[in-house]
Amino acid sequence: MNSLVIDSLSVRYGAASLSLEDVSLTVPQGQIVSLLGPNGAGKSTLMRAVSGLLGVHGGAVASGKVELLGKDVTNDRSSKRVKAGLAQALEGRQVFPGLTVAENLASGGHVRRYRRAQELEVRERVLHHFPRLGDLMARKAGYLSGGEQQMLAIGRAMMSQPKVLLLDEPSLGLAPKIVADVRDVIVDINKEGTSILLVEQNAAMAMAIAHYGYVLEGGRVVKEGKAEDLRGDAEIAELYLGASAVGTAEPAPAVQATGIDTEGAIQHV
Ligand SMILES: Nc1ncnc2c1ncn2[C@@H]1O[C@H](COP(=O)(O)OP(=O)(O)OP(=O)(O)O)[C@@H](O)[C@H]1O
Repeated sequence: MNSLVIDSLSVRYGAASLSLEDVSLTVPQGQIVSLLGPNGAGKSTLMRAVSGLLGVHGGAVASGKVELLGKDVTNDRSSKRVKAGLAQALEGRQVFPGLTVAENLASGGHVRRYRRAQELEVRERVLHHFPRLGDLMARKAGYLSGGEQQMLAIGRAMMSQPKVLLLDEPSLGLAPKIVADVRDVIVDINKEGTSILLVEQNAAMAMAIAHYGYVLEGGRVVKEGKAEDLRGDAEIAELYLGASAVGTAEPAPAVQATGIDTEGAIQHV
């Protein structure tokens, strides 16, 4: 069963030319699928089409469809998609800075209308992935470090117990050590069964933990394949991993637990 299917999707903002053109992408149940591409390729547009937030940005689906957990959600509101099992963790600085860690986490669970005892139980499970946040519950999110804010953004998304998690640039602006921590959390969350669509500028990190990858350019899918094949692809290595990374990127922890180079940001942006 596929968690997410994007079928021949085209998207336009206003009267502009298509920002996504005939894009098809699948996230099989239990897998991490990573989406690479240079600035302006359409990665955020694709995420918005999945989360139901295109309209907020003045965009609309011109043709094609989005299926979440076997149901066509192309015209569903964002809240309905969340109720159906989708959550999105935006880049870490998007947490509510004036709210405490506990309040930020609670906001992620609102859609489920938990009773207090249930909320605490889910929070406990979420905090298991983020022990550091457990020590910072009363702290305002705006005072957290970049890495802690990113962990909070993911933790907040996990509070709705999603079946499908969208991660938008989780490594952005973080030091390599923290990127490695974020990477490990993503792998752990996935191992518990959550399917993940991961947009990353840090292609080495993304391809190391993904099962499958897609490359978007100019609003179109220009390449796709199993992560292990993409890691060995000379063009991808040159454009996205840095030429020196050819043959050196290691298998995904999901496949084989190893360390990885976490510093291979996209080169041709
Ligand atoms: N709200 C908007 N209104 C009009 N055009 C937009 C809007 N958002 C994005 N676009 C256009 O759609 C195209 C794809 O942009 P998008 O932000 O999806 O790319 P991206 O791959 O996420 O880029 P980046 O890595 O820089 O975030 C670009 O040409 C961009 O200018």
